[in-house]
Amino acid sequence: MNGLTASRPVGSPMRHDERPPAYACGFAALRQRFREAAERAGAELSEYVHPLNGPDGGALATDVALLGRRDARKLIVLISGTHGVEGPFGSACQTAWLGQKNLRRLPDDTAILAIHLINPWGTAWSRRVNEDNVDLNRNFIDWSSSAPVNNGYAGVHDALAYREWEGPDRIAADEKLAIARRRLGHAGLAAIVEAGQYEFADGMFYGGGRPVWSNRTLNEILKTFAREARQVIVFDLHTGAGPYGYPALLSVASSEHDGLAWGKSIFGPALSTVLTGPGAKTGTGIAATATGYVSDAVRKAMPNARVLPLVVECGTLDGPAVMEAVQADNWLHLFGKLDSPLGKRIRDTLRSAFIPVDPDWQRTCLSSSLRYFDRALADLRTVALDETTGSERIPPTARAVVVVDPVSAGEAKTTTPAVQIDELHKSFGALLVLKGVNLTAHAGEVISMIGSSGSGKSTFLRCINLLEQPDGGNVAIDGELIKMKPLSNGRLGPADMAQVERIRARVGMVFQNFNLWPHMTVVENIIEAPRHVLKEPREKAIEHALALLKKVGLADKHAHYPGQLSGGQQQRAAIARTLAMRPKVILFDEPTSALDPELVGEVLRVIRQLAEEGNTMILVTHEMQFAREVSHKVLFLHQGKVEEEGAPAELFGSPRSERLRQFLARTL
Ligand SMILES: Nc1ncnc2c1ncn2[C@@H]1O[C@H](COP(=O)(O)OP(=O)(O)OP(=O)(O)O)[C@@H](O)[C@H]1O
Repeated sequence: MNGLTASRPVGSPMRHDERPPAYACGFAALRQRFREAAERAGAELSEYVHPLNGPDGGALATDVALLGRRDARKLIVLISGTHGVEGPFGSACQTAWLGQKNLRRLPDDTAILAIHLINPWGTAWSRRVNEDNVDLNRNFIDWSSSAPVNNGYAGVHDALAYREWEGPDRIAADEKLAIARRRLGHAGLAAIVEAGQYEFADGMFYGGGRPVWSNRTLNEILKTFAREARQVIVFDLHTGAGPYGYPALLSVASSEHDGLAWGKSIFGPALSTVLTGPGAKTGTGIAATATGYVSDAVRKAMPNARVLPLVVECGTLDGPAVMEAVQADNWLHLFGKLDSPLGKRIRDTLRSAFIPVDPDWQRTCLSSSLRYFDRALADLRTVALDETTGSERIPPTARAVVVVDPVSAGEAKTTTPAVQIDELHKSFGALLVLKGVNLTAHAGEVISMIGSSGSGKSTFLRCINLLEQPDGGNVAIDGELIKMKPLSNGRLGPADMAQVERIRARVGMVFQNFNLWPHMTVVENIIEAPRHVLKEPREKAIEHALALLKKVGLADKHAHYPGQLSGGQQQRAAIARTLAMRPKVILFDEPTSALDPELVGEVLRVIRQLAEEGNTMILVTHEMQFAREVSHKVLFLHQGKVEEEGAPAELFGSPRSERLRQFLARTL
């Protein structure tokens, strides 16, 4: 998006054994892929032709795909390329999502509107700005009043928009900027520059002097396709700010509105709200001081709807590096030669500052964004509408999908915890693995445990259901304390094996390596424990197993043997097996670490669904992004102790301990 505030430059090395990057490059290829996907999905396609051409002389346009009916009351809008050069990311998201089979069966009241490359000139010319050097995300101000004044920017304009690439003027400009940075800090400087300015047409973050083509076109598109919509979730897809490869979900607004609460109810702590204003601060990597965002525009364009405007922001380089790339590009287009070797280098640098040529980055950003879209769509399905007004009708009973909601989790704290662990100790011989770990999980809470390899996460999980015997401490499940007694070797052991068996039946565990019986079919694997432990009749157990297989997307695999399934399918079958025992709490021990990367998503989707249904879950995982999105609380374990714990936004956003900072720097 803007990328000027500090972020961590964690350069994930390119893995050459990976498949080539998923993102198309070049304006024509982006368009072609998008249009083909939209046609395959059966969408209504329209194009809004831009008056100028691309660098190869080709025509430019914004394409619009509408999946569903024009009069749909519920709408998801995806916007790509607000900052042109970031377009390949948003385009890849739109194209991939339109290709998903679940979108082919949208309810009549729901539609998807994909607005492809709203700043087509910027994408074609690989520029952040549009054809008028305007930052589109500063152009949606109220043009009937005078534009905001940014006095701070005037003081650094000549240092940012230098005239000479090298020589005394350039040295002076760099020196002036360095002084400003020393005085204000990078974040302070960024807050001034990113606020946008309406005075210097050759400057950075220029908001323009009137509504530009892309502004008018976006409004026209919304007028045409969103007129009847009353429940609207908008994703504006960006790159360039925040930690490398971390797709953050933000909602940007100048004041509180009902869409923000809706967003929190859908995404829980995964959503960061950015309230903008002259003195506003944010740790998210995007400007809180600016005005004129797309988020403002979409809310204004749909005054009769409840609108949740969201920004997906995928971090790339650190703030100063992105700023330098944008400055150089500004110079090139004002004073340089586009086709010179220097020009080519500047343009390549800018492109990779916003779209890293790193398959890991591209894949992570794409898959996380698709998960955000899926989640939004799942929530829209549950919104009951008042038929005449289209506003939300709150049903007397709770919604079918109970979304991860820290407030309700907080309310649950007055009841008996589903899991209560106090001062858990565990050694293997002389190796002290757990040194007094505490954890409380209330009903419906999702708690993730993160930490380096060997920090004791799996051991802790295994102690909860007594797959390992703790040496000291208390474990209580649903208020029932597991009775322990001293053993002859001086350690502790369970005092009552019948109690252990009873409690184990209530605590489900999903293992890294699935642990399915290879000689049994999937359905036999699932009914084994309910038949023998819960004494369920075979017919009833099979009926339940088939329903669970349907839930995890394996309805047609019930008669297969584990060896005939992919890793992802085996893990989903293992989850179904765990659910068959109707557990009070589910423990996941690195459920995706044995999977090939392309199979991880299908398993995470199932786990997310379980979280959204209100299951109590404790999750040991190396999927940081997932832990951040799905958890109410995250515990960072270091050398057998909880080093830091808290809400995911706090723990990942502003870690207090140096060890956690270092851990996150290595893993994110
Ligand atoms: N059964 C065992 N016998 C002896 N040592 C063990 C046993 N299980 C685990 N350990 C040791 O205990 C320490 C903690 O292991 P644990 O598997 O709990 O760590 P972890 O944080 O889950 O690591 P990872 O992320 O690599 O799975 C390690 O040093 C491990 O070698």
